Amino acid sequence: MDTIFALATARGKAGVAVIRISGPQALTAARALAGDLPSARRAGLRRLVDSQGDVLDSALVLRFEEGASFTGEDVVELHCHGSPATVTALLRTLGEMDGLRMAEPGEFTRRALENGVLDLAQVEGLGDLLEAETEAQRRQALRVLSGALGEKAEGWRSALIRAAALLEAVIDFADEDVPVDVTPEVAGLLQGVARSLDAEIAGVAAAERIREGFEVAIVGPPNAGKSTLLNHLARREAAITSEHAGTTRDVIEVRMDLNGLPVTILDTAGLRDSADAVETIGIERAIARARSADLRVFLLDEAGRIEGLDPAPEDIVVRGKADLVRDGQFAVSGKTGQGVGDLVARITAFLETRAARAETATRERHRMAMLRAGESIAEAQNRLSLGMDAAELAAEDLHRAIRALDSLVGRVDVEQVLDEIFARFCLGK
Ligand SMILES: Nc1nc2c(ncn2[C@@H]2O[C@H](COP(=O)(O)OP(=O)(O)OP(=O)(O)O)[C@@H](O)[C@H]2O)c(=O)[nH]1
Ligand SMILES: [K+]
Ligand SMILES: [Mg+2]
Repeated sequence: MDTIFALATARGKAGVAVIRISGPQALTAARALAGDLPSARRAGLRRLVDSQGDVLDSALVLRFEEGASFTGEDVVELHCHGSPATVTALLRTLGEMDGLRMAEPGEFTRRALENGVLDLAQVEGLGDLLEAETEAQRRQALRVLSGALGEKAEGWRSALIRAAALLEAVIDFADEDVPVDVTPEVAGLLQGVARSLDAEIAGVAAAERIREGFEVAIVGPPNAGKSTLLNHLARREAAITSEHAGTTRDVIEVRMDLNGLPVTILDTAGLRDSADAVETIGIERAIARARSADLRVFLLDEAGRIEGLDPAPEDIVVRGKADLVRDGQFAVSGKTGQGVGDLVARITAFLETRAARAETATRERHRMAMLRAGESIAEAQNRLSLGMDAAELAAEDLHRAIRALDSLVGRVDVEQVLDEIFARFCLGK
């Protein structure tokens, strides 16, 4: 096993940079640089020198023992001065040592997985945490990183193993009287797991939105003030506005953080029957993107008509140019800001309700594994509804369900997903 090293903090100038070394030669390499090492998990200030004895930096050295480190291997961290030249000199010196090489992107985490420090779902959670930009993303990723999905999977697993064992006991007693009727207990176990899986499966869509961001589309007739409203929300001139109807053609996206939820607001072309070919393409794009958005804000003009798209029950329909409205109806103005706070509060409340549906599972891979498990459980339930003659086949169904759940945490099928997961990790993670 190679000993690997990399800069663990971001590139560039900083007060402190952390270089991480992991593997069987980590302690030897660190001793070559720093002399005697502090005891495990104690920071020690050391002068770091190269092979000629020239001083490279004065740094805090921190050592983690095999079995009690991020990778599970011997790990040393060098907390050095964060200048690019210091980091380069240290990385060069490490690279010249025997048995050491620069880590590949995600390689520290991959070792943590291989050594059983993290399960596959936790690795995904770590990847999400490192990319988290909003509070909801941070909380969700931390939950997965802490092993919450693995714990759930373990609960389902033991219930299914118990149910399969009960069925297998029936098989063993095939020609004799079975001492107790296991049917009610098996049925209860399967129903419990199936219900819990259903809730998790239903929550994945919301969890994916938290990971990747919700979409809210502003739609309405030309000149309703959509782009002006977007610019007000963005606090910058993200979209061109003008008195000409049909100004916006491309969908314009502005990323926002609404009370911790990541949201992309879409400004779209005004909806109308247009003779202009380019504007018509814009209108088609507007309708397609608005349809697939999580929520639409219909911004109306004084005519109050909507063409080409019907609001869904959850959508917000509001009059624009509030400063020109006299009758006290709910209206917003991107020009004066009137009603915008109220609108944002409505959008946020809706998205929070959506986000609350998220459970522990966060991605399509999880959903597929749970669906496969759910299908196998349903098959077992069907067979057992006809009696205990099919106990053997039902037990096989349950073992298939267990294997599907095992793929959640990476007990099986790891190789297929690893490359996809680690492609997102950058150097030093
Ligand atoms: N009085 C008033 N005028 C507004 C308001 N919002 C926008 N306008 C004006 O209305 C005109 C159209 O505004 P836009 O924001 O370009 O409207 P739009 O809905 O994006 O228009 P299209 O992109 O063409 O569909 C511009 O002249 C704006 O200055 C508002 O709240 N009050
Ligand atoms: K316009
Ligand atoms: Mg516009």
